Amino acid sequence: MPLLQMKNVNINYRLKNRQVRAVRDFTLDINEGDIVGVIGESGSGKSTLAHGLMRILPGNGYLEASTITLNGKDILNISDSEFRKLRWVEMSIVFQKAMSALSPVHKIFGQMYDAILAHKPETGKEEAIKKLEKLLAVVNLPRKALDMYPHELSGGMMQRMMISLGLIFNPKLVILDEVTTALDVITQGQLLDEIKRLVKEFGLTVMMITHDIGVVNELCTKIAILYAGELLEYGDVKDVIFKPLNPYTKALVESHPDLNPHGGGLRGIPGTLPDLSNPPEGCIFYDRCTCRLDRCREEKPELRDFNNRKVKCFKAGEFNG
Ligand SMILES: Nc1ncnc2c1ncn2[C@@H]1O[C@H](COP(=O)(O)OP(=O)(O)OP(=O)(O)O)[C@@H](O)[C@H]1O
Repeated sequence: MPLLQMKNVNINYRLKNRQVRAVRDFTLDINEGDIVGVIGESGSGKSTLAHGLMRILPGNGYLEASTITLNGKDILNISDSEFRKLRWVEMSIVFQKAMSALSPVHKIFGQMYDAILAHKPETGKEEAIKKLEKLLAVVNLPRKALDMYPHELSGGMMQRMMISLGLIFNPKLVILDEVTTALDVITQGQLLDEIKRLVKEFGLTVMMITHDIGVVNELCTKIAILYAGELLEYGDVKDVIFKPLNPYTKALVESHPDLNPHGGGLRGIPGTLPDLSNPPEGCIFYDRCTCRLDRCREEKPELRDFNNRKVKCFKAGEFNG
């Protein structure tokens, strides 16, 4: 049984006279122990998906789906108060911007303890300190960091602190939303190593939201390619990156200077994302695809099983991936 099962997830934002259909018909199983990189360019719906799963969408956002289960438990049809009980305890999320949420005039531990109490009011101070100390050791932070003020920690240290906080109740699933984005490459590399250690030591399953395919290649076991709100390809990370079946995946890999098999510098993908308030009838990547067929304009390819992975493209396996 998958740890997280998502079937036909749709997430929309209501605007004055239109709706943004930010995630459409997203279906994916995440198995225990997987580190899944969810990747796509800006506006592809990565954060919307993560926030929808955690029920923290802004007021104009709403999610519909046929199934969402966590460890076999229906988490789609439960009440908000039931959901709050499992947030942080069974699944948690760590944001890139969480660090700026801390008050500059209070020491870190007090603020973390308040956050812990908001989720589990019965947590004793000693228990919180003990758990945090253990987590801090894994992410290479000294115990004294808890007694510091936020400005005394570097960006990388702060991000590690936030990851520790997200793991305090031993959730099975943790969503990391762009946690490495604001960091320099050295700090990013260290943080990725520490995440790998946490995964092993705590038996975590991770969903890593990022726009950096290099980070996914470094850290993840699986990769989900999101484009304009649709899942275009999913599978083992090396298979997908080094033998892409979908033309968008191929273009995305080639846009990364270190992964591009043809070498050379950065390559962009000409064109822009389609208007998500009026998505096209056929293939979502039609406008920008260099391998498109006439039928792709009006016919939408299904997500299908292909060589141990999932792909949405009529020409999967036919073009030179
Ligand atoms: N509150 C909102 N109201 C209306 N539209 C929104 C809202 N939040 C996001 N969107 C739209 O939803 C789509 C998906 O956005 P989202 O932020 O999920 O993408 P993303 O892949 O996470 O991008 P980024 O990498 O820039 O964070 C975009 O078209 C965006 O403009």
